[in-house]
Amino acid sequence: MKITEITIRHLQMKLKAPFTTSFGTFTNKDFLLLEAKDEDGTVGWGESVAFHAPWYNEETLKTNWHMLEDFLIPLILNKEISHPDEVNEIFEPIRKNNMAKSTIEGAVWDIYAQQTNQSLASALGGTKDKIEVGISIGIQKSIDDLVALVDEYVKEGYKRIKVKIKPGWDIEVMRTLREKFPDVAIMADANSAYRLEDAELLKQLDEFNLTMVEQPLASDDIIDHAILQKQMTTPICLDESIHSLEDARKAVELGATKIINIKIGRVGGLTEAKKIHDYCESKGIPVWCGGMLESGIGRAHNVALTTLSNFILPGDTASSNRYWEKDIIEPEVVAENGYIHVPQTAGIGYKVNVETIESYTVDKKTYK
Ligand SMILES: O=C(O)CCC(=O)C1=CC=C[C@@H](O)[C@@H]1C(=O)O
Ligand SMILES: [Mg+2]
Repeated sequence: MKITEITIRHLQMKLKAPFTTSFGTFTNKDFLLLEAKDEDGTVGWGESVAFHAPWYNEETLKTNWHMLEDFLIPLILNKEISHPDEVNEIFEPIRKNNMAKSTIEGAVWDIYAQQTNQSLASALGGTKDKIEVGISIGIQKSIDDLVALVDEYVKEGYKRIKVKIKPGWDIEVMRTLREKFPDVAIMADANSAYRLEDAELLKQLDEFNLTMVEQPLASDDIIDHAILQKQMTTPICLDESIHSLEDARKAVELGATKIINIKIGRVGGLTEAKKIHDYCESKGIPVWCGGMLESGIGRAHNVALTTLSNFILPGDTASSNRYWEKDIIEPEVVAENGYIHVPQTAGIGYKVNVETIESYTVDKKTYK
């Protein structure tokens, strides 16, 4: 494979409903899409999950565009590539900037799967033809509003309900949810809103038989999560703290986590995500695929990754229509009774609607 042309687009898509977490509220999603063209004309797509502001990690839409234009695209253009695993090696000289790297790597995987005439799921070694999915609900204006939303999603059949917590919106919220929904798989995501000094409060979560509490402490921490896990029965799941296989190994060996949320962009791409998956499987640590409010391109990559055997917990890949009036792929991603059927056609398995993409595009640039 030799990529001879890359186009970056800045898309602006309006979320159907604002999404609030402990660090902020999203009403629009501004993100980058990358279209890579091989010398034989095959086109692959990647999505940057960096937000417009550095709330989730240090990367943003603008830092991603800068890294792609000034460093990563020059390294990859007209380079002979025989397998997508080589992209990480090509990007070795560039420190961190995982979401920027993942944006190109995802497009390379898409081209590779098409050129080897297999689905992306199959190219990754996936074995499932359908995947279980859950849904992530942002912080609501009231507990009653949250209960109504949870009730709606449980009726739709989602296999797990993820709710955001933060100081002042935690114990009472989780107690109410558990009382209303005694048999539903419920988890909490704190997005680093707490400190080790809050251990006594966090331990109260143990009353509610949660499947996990995600990233309660600092986004760059492993050791304090290990100290906290010893004090809690609820499994800690790490998200923001895990950027690589090495981070995963350290966290598991220190007992900082019993579950890992794998996000393709956060770890630098599908190759590293697969390595983390394989390592966790060897250690009996279940993983699931987290979401970043992706459009259909990112959702398609998440669906493919989730077909790997150790993705045994429902992830965040809910239906497109939960987020978007009109997604940029056809068919859209649809969860039916909490399952998504995995497309078997070559590549990401969904038709990319370039006309719809152009309708959301506010800026674009092509590199040859
Ligand atoms: O895409 C989805 O539906 C998951 C959204 C979600 O829960 C998150 C997206 C981005 C950052 C956080 O707010 C949170 C997470 O940490 O998983
Ligand atoms: Mg999270």
